[in-house]
Amino acid sequence: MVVQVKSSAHHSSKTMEGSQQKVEANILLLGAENVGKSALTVRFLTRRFIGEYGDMESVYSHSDRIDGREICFNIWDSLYPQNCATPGYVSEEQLQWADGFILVYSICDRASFQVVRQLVQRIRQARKGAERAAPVVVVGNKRDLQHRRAVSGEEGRLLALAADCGFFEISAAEAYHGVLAVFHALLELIRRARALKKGAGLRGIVRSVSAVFGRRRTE
Ligand SMILES: Nc1nc2c(ncn2[C@@H]2O[C@H](COP(=O)(O)OP(=O)(O)OP(=O)(O)O)[C@@H](O)[C@H]2O)c(=O)[nH]1
Repeated sequence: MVVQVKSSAHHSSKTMEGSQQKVEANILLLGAENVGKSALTVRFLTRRFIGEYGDMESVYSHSDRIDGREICFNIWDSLYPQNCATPGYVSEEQLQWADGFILVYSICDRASFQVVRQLVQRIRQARKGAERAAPVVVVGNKRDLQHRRAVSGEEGRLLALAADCGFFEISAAEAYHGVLAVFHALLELIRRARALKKGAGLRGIVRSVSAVFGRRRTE
C-alpha cells in the first residue's frame, strides 16, 4: 500500500506521556466511499471545506498546542477498498499503526452505516485480549443533508454506546467546530488509554469513554 506523507514530521516515534514532551497520536479514518473522510481531514488541517478531494490515500502530520502541550496528529485518511469481500476491512498495518480510530458514515447512506458497524466489530475483535480496547469515535457526517437522512441520530448513538465508542453527528461542509471536537475527543481517549495502559485494562477505557462523553454507567 502506498501512503503519502504530507509533512516532514516523524511518524514512528511515540513520545512519552506525562511530561512536557511532544505528544504524538496516530489517528486512522475509516469508512465507506464518499462519506467525507477527506473532508473531515482537510477541515481539521486547514479549517476549510473545499468540496472535492480526489481519491488519494494519504498520511498527514499536523501539530497543535492544546492545554499548553504540543500535540502532533498523524492522520491517515484511508480509502475503503472497492468491491471489498471482507466486511469492515482494516489491514493489519492499519491496526498496528493506529492509536485511535475515527469511523465515518454518511447520515444519508445506510450502507455506509453498516460498514461502520462492521468496522467497529473488526476493531474490537482484533484488539480482543489486548490489555486495552482501542479508542474509537463514530462520526455521522453530512448532518446538513437532513432531507436525505437515512440513519437516525439514535441509531448512531446506540451503536457507539454498545461498543464503548464516542459519537458525534457533524457536517464537515458546514462547520469546523464539530470536526475539531471529534479530533480532540479522540485525542483525550488516546491520552487516557495511555495513562491507564499499565493495569487498568478494559474497565479503564470504558470509564474513559464515559468520562469524555459524559455517560453514566452503573457498575
Ligand atoms: N453536503 C455535504 N457534503 C459533504 C460533507 N462532507 C463531504 N461531503 C461531500 O461528499 C463527497 C465525498 O467527500 P470525501 O471527503 O471525498 O469522502 P471520502 O470518504 O474521503 O471518499 P473516498 O475518497 O471515496 O473514500 C464530496 O463531494 C464532498 O464535498 C458534508 O458534511 N455535507
